[in-house]
Amino acid sequence: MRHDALFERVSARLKAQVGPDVFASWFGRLKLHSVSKSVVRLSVPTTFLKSWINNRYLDLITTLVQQEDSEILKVEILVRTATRGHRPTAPEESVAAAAEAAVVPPSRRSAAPTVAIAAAAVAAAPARPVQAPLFGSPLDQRYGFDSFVEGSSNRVALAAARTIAEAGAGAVRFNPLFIHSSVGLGKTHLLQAIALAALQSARAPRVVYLTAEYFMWRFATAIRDNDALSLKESLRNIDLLIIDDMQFLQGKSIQHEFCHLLNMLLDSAKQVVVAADRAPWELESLDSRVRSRLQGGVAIEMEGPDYEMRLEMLKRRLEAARQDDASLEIPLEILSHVARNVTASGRELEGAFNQLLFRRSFEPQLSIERVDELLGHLVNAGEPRRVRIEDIQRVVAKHYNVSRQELVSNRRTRVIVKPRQIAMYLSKTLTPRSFPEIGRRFGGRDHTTVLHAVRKIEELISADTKLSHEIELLKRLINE
Ligand SMILES: Nc1ncnc2c1ncn2[C@@H]1O[C@H](COP(=O)(O)OP(=O)(O)OP(=O)(O)O)[C@@H](O)[C@H]1O
Repeated sequence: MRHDALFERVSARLKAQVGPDVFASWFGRLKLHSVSKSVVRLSVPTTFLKSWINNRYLDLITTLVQQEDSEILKVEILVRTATRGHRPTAPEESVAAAAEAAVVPPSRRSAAPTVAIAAAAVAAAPARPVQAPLFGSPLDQRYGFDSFVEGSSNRVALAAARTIAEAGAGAVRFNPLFIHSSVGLGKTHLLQAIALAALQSARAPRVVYLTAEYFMWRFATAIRDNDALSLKESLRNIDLLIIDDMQFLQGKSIQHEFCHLLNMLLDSAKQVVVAADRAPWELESLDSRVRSRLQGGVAIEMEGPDYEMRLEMLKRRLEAARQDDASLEIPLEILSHVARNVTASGRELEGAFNQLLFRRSFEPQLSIERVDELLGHLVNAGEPRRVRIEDIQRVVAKHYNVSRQELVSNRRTRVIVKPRQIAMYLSKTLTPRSFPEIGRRFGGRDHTTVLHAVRKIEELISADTKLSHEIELLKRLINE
């Protein structure tokens, strides 16, 4: 009885230290097993939980126990089974039970247990025991580097991602690394690949992968529960912070906390990787300090996959699906037809593949016509696509061989000024954006500058057929 009370007090103090969320994830199933002489034995349902607690929290638990009872010299964690009270070790224990035990914080688009990250990471790397991240959004074990298709549109981003995943702590090269692209082009996949690979590395760095939404939710909860200090404490010692969907970070106090965390990590040479649907200098809703810190590293844009990449993505998906059903066949002709026609993003392609897979089970002989019927909504025909200012800047910059950053910079040399004015003109004619809004997207310029650019290009077009053709070509490229 005396020991039960001791265990309860230790549990309460542990919860106060690590926060209710982490506590529920890792210690919800921790039980007192026995106390003999000077050893306290605690039990958990899985080997995974045992090694996680041993690696991360044993010192803390021992200290808490000793503060309650100074005669205790040692704390041991055992694995219990349903039939027996415990067993010393079971190396191949499933982590599923740990996942069941977790609380359910919000993830990027759905709720999922914190510990699922660890489960995913372990499943992804059966060969090497994996350190789990401290907390965060779930990782998808399929989003490794192996399944990420490389091509000219993402080569630089992939190389940077690999370097970071492989580099040891302290070997920080691009900090922060900021990856941006339109929706569905593989940012999340790449970020999770970094997290998974880093977790599998022998260095076992402390990794946190979060969406901005999760970060906001976690901090809001911690503030509500008077627990912000322990949350900050748990983030203090991480080696690699990965934040997805940065464009969703909102709220003054949350951004203040984020800025603080960012400064702390960057100043202590800890790697930070961020992804968003636009470049850091275009994240208008962000606090200027956060934006400026994010701009201090390396920003890499990923573009849409070309035909070869799309075909390769479909082939790899088929290969993965065949692991569950070896009899599965989709003719190359169908795959290449889909790759040629579903061009918007990796996400549409994934949707198209899932449709094919689903249909194939009751229509084994799918014809090209039938595929068109099924995937009509995903094929980029007919409806004009909504054009974004970033797309215009990207296409114009590429066409005139300048960088997007130069387009929005203060540089006033002729080689930059003309493409900039053309990009502003196209932004006004191809999007519903106002003059002030366009000015903001071009490095915070005044609306009169945009107005001047639009008038100037209109004048030039009416007098210069070559320029007029060039602009038509740019419009086609932008709408492609
Ligand atoms: N280069 C790639 N190789 C393999 N799969 C890819 C690639 N690019 C995208 N995908 C796949 O496309 C889908 C969408 O990708 P992902 O979610 O990573 O996009 P995203 O850029 O993060 O989108 P969002 O901006 O909406 O968050 C995923 O299934 C992903 O695996």
